[in-house]
Amino acid sequence: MIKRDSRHTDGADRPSPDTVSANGQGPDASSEKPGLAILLIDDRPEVATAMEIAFRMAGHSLTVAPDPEEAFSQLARTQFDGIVLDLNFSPGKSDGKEGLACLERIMADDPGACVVVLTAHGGVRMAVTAMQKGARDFAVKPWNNADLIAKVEAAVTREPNIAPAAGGPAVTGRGTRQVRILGETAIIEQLRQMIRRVGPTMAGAAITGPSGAGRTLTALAVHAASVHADSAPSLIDLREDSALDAIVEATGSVLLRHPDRLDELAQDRLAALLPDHVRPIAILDRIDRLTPALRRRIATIELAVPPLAQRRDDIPILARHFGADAAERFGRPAPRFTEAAETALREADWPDEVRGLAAAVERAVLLGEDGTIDTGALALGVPSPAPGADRNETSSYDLDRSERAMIAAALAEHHHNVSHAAKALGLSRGALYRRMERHGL
Ligand SMILES: Nc1ncnc2c1ncn2[C@@H]1O[C@H](COP(=O)(O)OP(=O)(O)OP(=O)(O)O)[C@@H](O)[C@H]1O
Repeated sequence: MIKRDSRHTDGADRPSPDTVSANGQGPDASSEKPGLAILLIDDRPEVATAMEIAFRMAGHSLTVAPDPEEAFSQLARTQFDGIVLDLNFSPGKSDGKEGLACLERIMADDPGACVVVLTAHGGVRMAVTAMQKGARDFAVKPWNNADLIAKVEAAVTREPNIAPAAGGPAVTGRGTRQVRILGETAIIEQLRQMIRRVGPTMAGAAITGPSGAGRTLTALAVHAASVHADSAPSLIDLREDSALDAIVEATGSVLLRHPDRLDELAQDRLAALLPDHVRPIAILDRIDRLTPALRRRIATIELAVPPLAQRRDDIPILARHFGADAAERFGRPAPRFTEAAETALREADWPDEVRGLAAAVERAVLLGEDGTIDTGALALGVPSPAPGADRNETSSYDLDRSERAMIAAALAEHHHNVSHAAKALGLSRGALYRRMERHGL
């Protein structure tokens, strides 16, 4: 259904149910039922507290997200068995539109998601709409916690309410999709819509955009929306010598990295070797570097991941997500960003794109002391030295840049054949790969 953090699969790091049962005697030993991990999306703290206690008493765990942004961040980090969704978040709103929009996105990302909605008194029509959009059940306010818990427990084991998209993955009771592309800007919403449209087809999808912007995440989202979603995709880096052999063996979705770096001959060979039953999803820099034959086979549709500079409004959302994620991993409290820090993040240059943003936030979480991230903790504007690079800033010779130029020249001369380029440079293939990675080549 929803991404389950690998740490949760053995229950070790799953939201843990309370050890006290309803009768105060500890978990019911006679019951073999494992506790469910439930996400409550509701902005009212008093509701959250009451429900948290009730779910714990019933042997389940409840994680609370007060708004859709926090909910999607939670869903990107953790897999939940069920979701309880209030249909109104902003004070004074009662038309349910916010909740229905949130429900639509939850279901679009994960048709297997198990959602029970909370509707206002007399909101049966709203409940029907929610069920049509994929909710498995509803509870009308004021609800009784015991009834709500029973509904959630029953809903989790029931079949989903919606039919699978044509050609898309089978919608199972336990969800299949696990990839969430966060962001609220129109450009990211367009990308998500394209993925939903293209994902269930067998069309070759070419993912372009700057490195670190989320190309691999997008490729995985295309795969997750495909009929092959149940099996892991093959990942093939075409800079590897053995890559073409692996292609012949591939089944399902195959994620091809750097097809544009092959020479023309190798590209045409790749086009000829790709089995018909394989769904190619390519990650590349330049679609115009593909030969016509390869382009026809792997780039029926192009999905361009926009650089962060084109979606600056998403930067605070992503920063909060990476902050919460890092805090969870380091056992720190979820950080709060000062206004100045958010502005600085929004305005900074991000040469390493989302990956750079995640690294900056992670560093700030690690170094921060009181859970507050200010501009100082972010150390923005100070370019971090390339790992392993021995830079002398006062030198007029930029060794790093020269090394990059030499490697680029060797690669071009040897048509991106890494073995040949490494030999020409007097390096091992591994050493050349490390340097290529460092220089973003
Ligand atoms: N919109 C997004 N929402 C949540 N996480 C994101 C988003 N975009 C990128 N990320 C995260 O940022 C990191 C970098 O993204 P990703 O690995 O997809 O980059 P990439 O473009 O494939 O880079 P490269 O081509 O250099 O490997 C990953 O951890 C990814 O999960």
